[in-house]
Amino acid sequence: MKIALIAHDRKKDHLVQFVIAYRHIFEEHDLFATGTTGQRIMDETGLDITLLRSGPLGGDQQIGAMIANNDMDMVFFFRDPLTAQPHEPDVTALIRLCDLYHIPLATNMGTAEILLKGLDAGLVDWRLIQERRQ
Ligand SMILES: O=C(CO)COP(=O)(O)O
Repeated sequence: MKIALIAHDRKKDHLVQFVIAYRHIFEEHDLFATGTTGQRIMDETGLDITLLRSGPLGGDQQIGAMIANNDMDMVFFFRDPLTAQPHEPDVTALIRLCDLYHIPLATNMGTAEILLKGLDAGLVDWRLIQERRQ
């Protein structure tokens, strides 16, 4: 599965801790991330991650494009609900594309844990099933 990892600045520690805790699951998948988030996760976990542009410089849109191209399976986007983002339209667009294409999206740690454990338990196979039908 292709997984996107994104966190706003005040949520980056949370996402790093989350990936460390569930490294054994993440390492089985293809990981992509916006630039600053991905670099931090790579530095602190040693995981191999494809780095896209930083969020404010187009990284959110790059992940959105992957979703639109049916090239992304799951998104972990730890948003900061208390800080205005200069690229808020990009943030909104990414979330909208997840909804449009039925891409599982976690915007906080609580949902993220359920989503990742669900993935590990084989509960998120609908995209694989869909692929087989095409
Ligand atoms: O801004 C972001 C998501 O909207 C994240 O971008 P960075 O990972 O480059 O900080």
